[in-house]
Amino acid sequence: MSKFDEILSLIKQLPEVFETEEVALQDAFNSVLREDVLADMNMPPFHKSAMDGYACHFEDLGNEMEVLEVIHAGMMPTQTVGRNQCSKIMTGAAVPDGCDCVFKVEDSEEVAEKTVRCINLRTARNICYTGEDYQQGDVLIKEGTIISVPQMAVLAGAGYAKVKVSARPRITVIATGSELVEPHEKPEPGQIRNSNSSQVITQLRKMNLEVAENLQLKDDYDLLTHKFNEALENSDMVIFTGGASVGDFDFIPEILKEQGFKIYWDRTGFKPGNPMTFSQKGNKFAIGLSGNPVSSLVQFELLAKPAIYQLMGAKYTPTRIMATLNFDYRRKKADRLAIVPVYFGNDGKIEEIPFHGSAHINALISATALMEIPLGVDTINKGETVYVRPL
Ligand SMILES: Nc1nc2c(c(=O)[nH]1)N[C@H]1C(S)=C(S)[C@@H](COP(=O)(O)OP(=O)(O)OC[C@H]3O[C@@H](n4cnc5c(N)ncnc54)[C@H](O)[C@@H]3O)O[C@H]1N2
Ligand code: MOO
Repeated sequence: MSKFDEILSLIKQLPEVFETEEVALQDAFNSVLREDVLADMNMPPFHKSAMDGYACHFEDLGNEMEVLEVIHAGMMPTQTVGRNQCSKIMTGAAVPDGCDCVFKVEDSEEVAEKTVRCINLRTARNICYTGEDYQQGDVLIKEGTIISVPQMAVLAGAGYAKVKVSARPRITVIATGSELVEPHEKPEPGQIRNSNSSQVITQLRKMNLEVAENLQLKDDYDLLTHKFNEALENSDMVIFTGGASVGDFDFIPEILKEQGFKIYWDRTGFKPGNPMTFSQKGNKFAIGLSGNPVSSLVQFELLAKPAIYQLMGAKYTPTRIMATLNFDYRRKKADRLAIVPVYFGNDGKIEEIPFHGSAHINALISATALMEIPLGVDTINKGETVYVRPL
């Protein structure tokens, strides 16, 4: 099993530690659902007209029909439709008992006052039958689903004005590096602007998570230890960037161990983004991402995101699709799974983006997917297929 697959199975075993809460439906978007959503009635609840037209007996389509009443949406029919009779009906209204066809207004002709006939004998039936979408008692959405746009509609339709979801964990983001300056500052020689915090915070926001505190700290062992412990008092999780590797000032793995955190993994087995630490102490978690901007982005997408979702009780599976290369791919070393930014061309094939590694974040500006080059593979030819993850 590859290192990456090993880590993915570790993630699947993480406990669902974060709490649940009840929120109003309108605040549930992008949250993790923590209950099965059940249908309290059939959908549609009654035989419903799909068109504005006339409800009748299908056998009478060739005949002139007496119009009994006008049925609008929201009312029940008051007349029984007999042979050679019909009722005018609006889209969404209940079809009278016994009627098995609604022909459209456009397919009707008024032959006399309150008398019509159908002029299209090939009409469809135009009825949505009771319970054809779902039936009372059906599980409509499973616990663990991340609530997206269709789920919001189904929750509303099933009467869930309040929804049980995962409470959002409090997360502190700490960018480490004595070379870092804030985005509004002009770097002096040897310095670099901190881009990781903005990136990580935005990845968290995309998951509907908020950041309790956002710190930028120098590579000072005591300072980092002190601030880490302070952050743990108010947070469920601390995400570091930088200091993840083996340099003299890469303190994060050491601090985590020193503070009694259990390290689940400290290497990912993919490129870019090999050094990364995931650790736990009680109900607190700490993630050490690489300092290199593409590395930390890829590590977040491939591992931090599924791990956080797992802790929140989400059933999360990233979308991976097979796509055809429109270029020849080569690499010198095939000792790790490689993650390479690409974009989809108009023909649906993937196109190459000039990319030179873990610091080259602007290469991702035009990327619409991340291509996965498996461990051991150094050549993929134009026309062959690979897995990609749409961004
Ligand atoms: N002897 C070894 N050296 C390195 C190894 C190794 O295995 N042995 N791994 C390399 C790999 S791969 C990576 S990736 C990096 C990871 O290093 P760190 O996570 O310790 O990150 P730093 O050294 O702190 O920084 C790396 C790079 O990224 C810049 N950086 C840091 N933070 C930010 C930020 N917030 N915003 C923008 N850019 C940032 C930093 O200035 C460095 O240029 O280690 C290799 N070395
Ligand atoms: O793992 Mo590092 O991100 O190759 O550059």
